Amino acid sequence: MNSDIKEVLYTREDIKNIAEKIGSQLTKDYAGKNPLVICVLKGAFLFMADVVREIKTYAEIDFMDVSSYGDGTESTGEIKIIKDLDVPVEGRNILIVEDIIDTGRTLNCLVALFEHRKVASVKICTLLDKPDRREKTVKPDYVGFKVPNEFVVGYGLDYQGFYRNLPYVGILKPEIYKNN
Ligand SMILES: O=P(O)(O)OC[C@H]1O[C@H](OP(=O)(O)OP(=O)(O)O)[C@H](O)[C@@H]1O
Ligand SMILES: Nc1nc2[nH]cnc2c(=O)[nH]1
Repeated sequence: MNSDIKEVLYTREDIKNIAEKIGSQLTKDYAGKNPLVICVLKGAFLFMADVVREIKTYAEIDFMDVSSYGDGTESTGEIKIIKDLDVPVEGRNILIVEDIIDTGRTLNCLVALFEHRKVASVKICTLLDKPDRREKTVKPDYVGFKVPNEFVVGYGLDYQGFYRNLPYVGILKPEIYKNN
């Protein structure tokens, strides 16, 4: 599996360090606000686990499974809610945790959904941001790393269901997805 990776961008140690840094900022920003921290499945599951353990104030967590329509490497603009939240969000301070923002379509839809549900605030925390690919306006509040315009996998991010269990983020060799 490792031989499918062209270059490792961020090691587990890099990600641990950035999660600590973001977590300590979140601890300050959300003190007394009882945030609902939402993990967007599946890709964000590892980063969410890292970040929430660094939040040293009261916080609740929940999970949403959304999927962008499209083939293995491109989304299309619509999102499908596969699993919605277990609790109502009206009046809550929402922190969305994502693995990556690419075109911005997924988060643009999610933020609009939470605004429609009358939340008190909605902020975005993402491990990776790929700003070169942005098509829809999304303003992430907490960003781990900016990544180049390459297809990355690992640490939750997949290609056709694989590579999520890699303990680092790396660039997938183009020949792996271009042959499919
Ligand atoms: O900014 P965008 O272009 O919308 O792309 C980002 C989205 O794509 C990935 O999710 P995906 O739909 O692949 O689901 P997954 O998390 O289950 O892998 C990723 O987890 C983001 O949610
Ligand atoms: N695995 C993976 N999923 C994505 N979804 C949007 N961009 C990416 C990416 O670079 N890698």
